[in-house]
Amino acid sequence: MIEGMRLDLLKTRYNNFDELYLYCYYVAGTVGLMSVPVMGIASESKASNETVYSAALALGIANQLTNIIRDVGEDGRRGRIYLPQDELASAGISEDEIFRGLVSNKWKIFMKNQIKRARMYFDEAEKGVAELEKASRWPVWASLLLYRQILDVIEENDYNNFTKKAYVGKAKKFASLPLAYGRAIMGTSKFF
Ligand SMILES: CC(C)=CCC/C(C)=C/CC/C(C)=C/CC/C(C)=C/COP(=O)(O)OP(=O)(O)O
Repeated sequence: MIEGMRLDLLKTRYNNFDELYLYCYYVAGTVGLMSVPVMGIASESKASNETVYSAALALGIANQLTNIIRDVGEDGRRGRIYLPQDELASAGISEDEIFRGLVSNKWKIFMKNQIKRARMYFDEAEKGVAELEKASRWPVWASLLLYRQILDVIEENDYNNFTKKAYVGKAKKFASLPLAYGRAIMGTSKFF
């Protein structure tokens, strides 16, 4: 984690997703991994340790990717671009467009792909929640569902993450709690 913070002080661009992934691993994946022994694996869980730790790591990555997608405008104003340079180049998006906050069609398509990838990590994380100690499941579900909704809000904002901060309102937040509770007690049944 300290290595990640050190990196963030020096590095303002990421050449590709591998480099970005490593940064996310340092600053957020490690938090997920450290949370597992604190939260505890359920004694009745039949999953391997590897499965649970992979899910926890995935939640850290998903959260950090979501953060990066949400904060593109704010980071740009500080001269920082976390999005992978090679992917920006193949989408034909210049740094200048990012600094100007241009919500073009190519930006929307590019964002759709970034959102899709973040959601894949949330999906991966979901597989591990049921393996945690009972008392840990609800808060993890709640944070997962709330953070994941930021991606929905970016879509609702028509991919303007430059000047509109994707914010999940209080009503939506409260509405997510029973859902999180349901998932925590039922596992990932299709009813919740
Ligand atoms: C799923 C299983 C099996 C376990 C759960 C494991 C957990 C709790 C994972 C979550 C890890 C986590 C909370 C990572 C932090 C990621 C993150 C988005 C940090 C944001 O930090 P800042 O950059 O300070 O946020 P702001 O930009 O909002 O200030």
